[in-house]
Amino acid sequence: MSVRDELLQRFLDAASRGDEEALSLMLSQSRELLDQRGEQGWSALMLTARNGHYDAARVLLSNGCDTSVTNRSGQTARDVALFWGHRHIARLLTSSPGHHLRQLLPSTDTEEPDIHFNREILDRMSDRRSDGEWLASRRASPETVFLLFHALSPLVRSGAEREEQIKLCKLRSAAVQELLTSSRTLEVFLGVDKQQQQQDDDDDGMVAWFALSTEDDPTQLLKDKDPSSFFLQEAMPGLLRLSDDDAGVVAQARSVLAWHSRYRFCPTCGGDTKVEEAGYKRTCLRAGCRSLQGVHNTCYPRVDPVVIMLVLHPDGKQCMLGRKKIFPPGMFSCLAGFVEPGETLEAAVRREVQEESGVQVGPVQYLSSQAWPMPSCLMIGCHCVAVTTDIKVDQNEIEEARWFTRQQVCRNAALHQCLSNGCSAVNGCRQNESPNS
Ligand SMILES: NC(=O)C1=CN([C@@H]2O[C@H](COP(=O)(O)OP(=O)(O)OC[C@H]3O[C@@H](n4cnc5c(N)ncnc54)[C@H](O)[C@@H]3O)[C@@H](O)[C@H]2O)C=CC1
Ligand SMILES: [Mg+2]
Ligand SMILES: [Mg+2]
Ligand SMILES: [Mg+2]
Ligand SMILES: [Zn+2]
Repeated sequence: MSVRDELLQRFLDAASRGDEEALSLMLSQSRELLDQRGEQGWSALMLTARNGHYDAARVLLSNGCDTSVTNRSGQTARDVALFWGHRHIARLLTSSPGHHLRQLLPSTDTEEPDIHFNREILDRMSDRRSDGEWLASRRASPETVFLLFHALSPLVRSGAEREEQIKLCKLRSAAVQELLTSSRTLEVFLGVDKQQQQQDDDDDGMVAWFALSTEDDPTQLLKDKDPSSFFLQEAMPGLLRLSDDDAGVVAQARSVLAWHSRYRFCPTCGGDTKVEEAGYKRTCLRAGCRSLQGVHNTCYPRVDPVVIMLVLHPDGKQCMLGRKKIFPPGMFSCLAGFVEPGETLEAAVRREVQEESGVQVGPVQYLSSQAWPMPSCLMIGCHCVAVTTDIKVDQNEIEEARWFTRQQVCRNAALHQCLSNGCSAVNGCRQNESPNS
């Protein structure tokens, strides 16, 4: 027997006996012993698992040994532990394969980021939604703010400071009298101004905000109200040109109005419905409808959860971005997809990444969320780490997906900033550069 073989035999014997000290000492002198295999392809880790030596298994794991290798019977160390009834060792080995990948995930103790559509300047005061008297007094108050929508587009005017920025038109009670009494207007109570609320806790001093959606032809309306105002044409990228304060209010209003426009009839029986709770409920008018017995989510505004994820390469230096066919030329983004019924966020992340790019994902970590009112999604932002790296796009939804280095993404972060600030040169920017350029 050669000196090397003899050393390996002593190492494997120490593992079989569970001699942690001997294992540590031998590894400090000769690290390459760690994953070497002896008879029948058994590694030191498999021998600790066979004989139930928990602490010795931990010594090997803390030295970074490979848990995925198999012996000649195709068993991993975890399989061996389970076979011999050492469930605590099997558990130890279950938690460790992804450990080094989990370390690639960024730390989670960061502050909540200030994301477009997320700012809440209003207190929604849901308890007031069924207080008809109070709502009527707010409707009549000269301080109250009314936002006007037509076909889900808000009435806006160009911003004073920056040409590319647009502002919501905040109308007063006198300007909307006719609309308020029209059967072609839908009203949603959005809440009261939080800042004002802090200064003055008297109920009558509260500045309430309402969204009014009109089916009337906007040309006439605009001429009457404010000739410089206009209904925003396209939600994307139009809504990105709003300030953060305005965008947060629009996220709420547009999502609720979009729900009304798509759920006019009772989803349970197809009957007519009436609007209640200041625009936050639709109740079926058909006596005996099942939706009238108990509480049903079909009566309330719906939100669709969507996972949006940055897939990190196991090398920790690259991430994956993809292009949908419908994206403007040169634009890449994180992969995203609807959460399906009966699915966790983690499972949705793994399934969508696999479907769209063919890449398998290991650890998943939630980062932050964003309201996405086109029409009413909740974007759930995650980081995750890939365990395979070959990309094979689905071709239906995704046209191309690639791994990008940190530098490639950073170079384009300025462009992204430009897009989220509603840069007027957005089209030019997006066309001129891609993360790969
Ligand atoms: N990078 C991205 O893809 C971004 C996506 N979003 C939003 O996320 C949403 C979902 O992302 P996708 O990649 O399109 O999802 P996805 O990857 O799940 O594919 C969308 C397809 O799934 C089907 N589908 C399943 N459930 C659906 C539901 N509840 N509503 C509509 N379609 C459903 C439809 O066939 C649809 O064409 C988009 O509609 C978009 O508004 C927002 C920002 C970025
Ligand atoms: Mg998708
Ligand atoms: Mg999907
Ligand atoms: Mg998909
Ligand atoms: Zn019904």
